[in-house]
Amino acid sequence: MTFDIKRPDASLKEPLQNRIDNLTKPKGSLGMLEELALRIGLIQGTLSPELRNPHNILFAADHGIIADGVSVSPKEVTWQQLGHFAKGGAGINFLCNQHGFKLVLVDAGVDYDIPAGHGIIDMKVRRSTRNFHYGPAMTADEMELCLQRGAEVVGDVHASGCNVVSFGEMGSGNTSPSSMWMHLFTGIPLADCIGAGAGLDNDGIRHKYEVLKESLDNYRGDGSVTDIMAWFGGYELVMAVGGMLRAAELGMLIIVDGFIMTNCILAASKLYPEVLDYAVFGHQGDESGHKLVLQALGAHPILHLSLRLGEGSGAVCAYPILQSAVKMINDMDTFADVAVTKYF
Ligand SMILES: Cc1cc2ncn([C@H]3O[C@H](COP(=O)(O)O)[C@@H](O)[C@H]3O)c2cc1C
Ligand SMILES: O=C(O)c1cccnc1
Repeated sequence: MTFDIKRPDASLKEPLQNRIDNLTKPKGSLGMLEELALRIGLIQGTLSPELRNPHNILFAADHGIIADGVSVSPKEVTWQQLGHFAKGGAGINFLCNQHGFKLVLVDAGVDYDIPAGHGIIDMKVRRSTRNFHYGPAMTADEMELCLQRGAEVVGDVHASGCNVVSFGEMGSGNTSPSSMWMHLFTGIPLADCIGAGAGLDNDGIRHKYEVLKESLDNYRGDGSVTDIMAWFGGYELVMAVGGMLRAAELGMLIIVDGFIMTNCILAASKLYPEVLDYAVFGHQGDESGHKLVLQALGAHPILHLSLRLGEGSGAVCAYPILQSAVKMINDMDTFADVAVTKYF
């Protein structure tokens, strides 16, 4: 699947910056709100940006690598939590409710027959990926299907009037494929890409490193971006990549969540670097490696809240800051409006 992602129209940069500089404040004094307003204005191609109908799209799937003891989270937690999200009592639910996000739940490849009737979109590619310790996690066809399905969900959400989207995930073991992508796409040493995930202790992290190092040694692919994505990836991760690329193609604002989603936009940017023009980074979390991957992307996360949950939580938490950025540019007076002396 190919995506036609246009770079935002750079000719608007100067008028947007002028507008921001002419608001009644010392130049630059609203700091990151100014950077965000500029970014959102450029994405939307307007001096009066607006955020409409925000959605958090959460993809869930299982991972063959879980069999090798890389997570404290039992595999069944994936489907149990997906059901829990549908009922409304999980971490991402209260945040979506608080900030007016619609939560879209997608079964990308959970190893369980999710009963119909709970509002969970059935896009199951297969019941869990294969174990990448010994071979590719998914086929090239499965990866393509994931890109298409991720794009399809975003297309539907966009058609409902949404112009700002975040992505979340649920998948016991999914910090492992994320770490593999991070290492292979940034060149950062593998050990620095691996962390506690859902709560491994130091021995657990050492074991996770051994398993992932051996998996790397066993890698027999061609080293291309798509091959690395398929060999190590998860169905929910590749769907998120497809969703991000489609969101950029549609000119939507993407709010990036934690370690896992940061590695998804990293992978997306290896295919289409322009995707980064449409992204803001919600937070820097506590999963070891998150800070480094953000640095590798040149990203400036909005919040630092020591989160390490995923599900889209850090992206949704950052939403009020984005709202403030948009309010700033729309609602503040300029020096000329109120005859305050412009002193610079
Ligand atoms: C109850 C529970 C809820 C979660 N929500 C997100 N995760 C997070 O933890 C998992 C990744 O960590 P690892 O790679 O170590 O398994 C993913 O499911 C991620 O979404 C959770 C984990 C648990 C246990
Ligand atoms: O930051 C994340 O995305 C994350 C970290 C730990 C566990 N699950 C998700």
